[in-house]
Amino acid sequence: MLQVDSITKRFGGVVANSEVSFTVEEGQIVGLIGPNGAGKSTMFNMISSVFPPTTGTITFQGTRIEKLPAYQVAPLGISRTFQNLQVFKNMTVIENVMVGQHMQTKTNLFGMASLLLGITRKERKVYDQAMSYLAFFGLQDIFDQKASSLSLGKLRLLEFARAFATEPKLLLLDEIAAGLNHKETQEMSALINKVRDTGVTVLVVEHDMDLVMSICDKLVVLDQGVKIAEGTPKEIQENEAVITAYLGADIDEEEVEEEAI
Ligand SMILES: Nc1ncnc2c1ncn2[C@@H]1O[C@H](COP(=O)(O)OP(=O)(O)OP(=O)(O)O)[C@@H](O)[C@H]1O
Repeated sequence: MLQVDSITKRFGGVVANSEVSFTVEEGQIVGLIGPNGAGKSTMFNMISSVFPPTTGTITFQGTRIEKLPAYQVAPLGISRTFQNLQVFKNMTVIENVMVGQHMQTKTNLFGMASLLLGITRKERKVYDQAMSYLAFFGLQDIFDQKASSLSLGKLRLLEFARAFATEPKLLLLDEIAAGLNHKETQEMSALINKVRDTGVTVLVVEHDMDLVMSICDKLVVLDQGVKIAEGTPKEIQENEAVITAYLGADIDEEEVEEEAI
């Protein structure tokens, strides 16, 4: 479904990604992991056309996308969430999801505005569809609450629901579990699996190792812009380079903390 081929991205003298290649097969959940500054967000931004790579190609279902603007990439079926949440705080929960549907339904903005004003037209079905998305994410009971009143956990679910409402083929989740407690993270894992079961392919950037190890079919590990490993969660957990670069760092930190206690 997605082929990232020899991608390099330079910001002046900083090489954020260097000759990175990997693939995402249809129906997979793939995790992009690595320590801080490894180049994960930069890779996500190139796949979702926030900016182009310096060199290399990105192919989505046979179409080269690395030089396309975001407005041309999204309709191909790529949607994403943002770590620093992009929900509209002064809109209600359902309005946020309806904005996500806008591109997919081709309802024009005037029609959407009419709906938001309570005018019943054929756009009613957009509303009903939005409610079904909210139910999928367990947000139906708070459909009319302002996004500004939501907890971080609910905001992350709303961000997820809005991206899902565009009916993507490939969904990029950028640290969707950041700041969530253990129970919320487990619920998020279950939801990501549920989304995949609807036929959506998922690429996640995530720091929560329990989450990625439990849900991902494959992991791609970056360190200082370079791909150092690719494989199943089990293979990655046993990979020496990964243990040194990433998991080892976590273990060391835990040991230091324990010693301090
Ligand atoms: N717009 C930019 N201009 C200059 N340097 C940048 C820019 N964006 C990222 N970088 C640099 O590129 C490198 C990779 O950053 P990136 O944010 O992709 O890493 P990351 O793996 O997502 O890190 P984190 O886990 O902390 O979010 C870092 O050295 C970062 O400082």
